[in-house]
Amino acid sequence: MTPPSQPRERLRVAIQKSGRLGDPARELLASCGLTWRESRDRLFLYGESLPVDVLLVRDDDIPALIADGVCDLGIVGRNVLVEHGLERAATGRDGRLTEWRRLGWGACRLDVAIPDDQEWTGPEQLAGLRIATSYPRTLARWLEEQGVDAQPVLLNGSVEIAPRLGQADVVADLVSSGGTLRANQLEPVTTILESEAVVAGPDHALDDGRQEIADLLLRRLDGAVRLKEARLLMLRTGRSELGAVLALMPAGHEPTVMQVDGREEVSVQALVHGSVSWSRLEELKRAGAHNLMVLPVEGMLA
Ligand SMILES: Nc1ncnc2c1ncn2[C@@H]1O[C@H](COP(=O)(O)OP(=O)(O)OP(=O)(O)O)[C@@H](O)[C@H]1O
Ligand SMILES: O=P(O)(O)OC[C@H]1O[C@H](OP(=O)(O)OP(=O)(O)O)[C@H](O)[C@@H]1O
Ligand SMILES: [Mg+2]
Repeated sequence: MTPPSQPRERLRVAIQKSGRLGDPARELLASCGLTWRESRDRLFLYGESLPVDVLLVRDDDIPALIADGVCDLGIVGRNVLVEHGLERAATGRDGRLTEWRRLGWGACRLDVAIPDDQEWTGPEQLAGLRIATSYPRTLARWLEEQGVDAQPVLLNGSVEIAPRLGQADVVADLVSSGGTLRANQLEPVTTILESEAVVAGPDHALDDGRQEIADLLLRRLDGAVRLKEARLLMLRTGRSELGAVLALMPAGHEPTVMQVDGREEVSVQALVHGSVSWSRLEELKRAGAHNLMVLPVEGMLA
């Protein structure tokens, strides 16, 4: 691997090796037209179609790899990025990172959870308590904002079990379905951070021509994200109901309305953002639409 101090003309992106964000990150890069050759140890993907290489690492290491200039960008949860930034600032190291893109998947929350047989009255209730967490800096910042003095207890895994083991009184941990908390007789009571997967990068432009490569990759990534969210909604309706139907169309591009040969009927098609709910389809039907169809979009060129 090239030491960070040497000029590099290829972009290097860090993603999670395995775990929740690894596969979607790899798929996203593949959908940007990136093809690669895998190193024997499977820790490095050498980009063939673009000068973009991918490093496969533990997600906790991604922010430091960028901050230290070993990698240029990374795909990581905001929770990891924020914790790293606070840690770095508290220990007086530079290398600030920012979110270059939000990706809209990998959504979870960093929540405070308390034993489910306790009443929640507000953050002041946490004063003097031990709070088990893998995110001590993020928790400490939140406690400070709330004006509450409590004691973070750092655990790198199995945080939810800490109250039962007597290591802590309550927890601050990642939640999505809430199943893990429930299984441990805990209940989420307040949110410290809303997280999702992001493209993280330095808070300045890249050197040695790598910004141009990054711009190209991000343009493709924006297109890939838009495409993934796009749906084609098609329906038919009578001329007299057209106004009511159009008023109910989900957000998206301007619909195309076409006359159906020999009938008092039109065919409407529109590119819409995100999936179309059953209730929206039912509303459209009630307004006079029929033959409703929602299709995924394979490719798009304006
Ligand atoms: N229950 C969840 N639902 C949705 N997203 C989650 C959930 N738990 C974690 N995440 C998000 O996915 C990221 C990776 O989670 P994962 O559990 O794979 O990490 P890890 O065990 O720390 O992996 P690694 O071995 O790379 O250190 C988290 O940092 C968070 O952003
Ligand atoms: O609200 P839920 O849907 O139950 O998800 C929450 C759990 O998911 C994550 O752990 P994960 O399952 O990734 O295991 P880990 O702690 O080994 O990373 C997180 O640390 C919680 O324990
Ligand atoms: Mg990790």
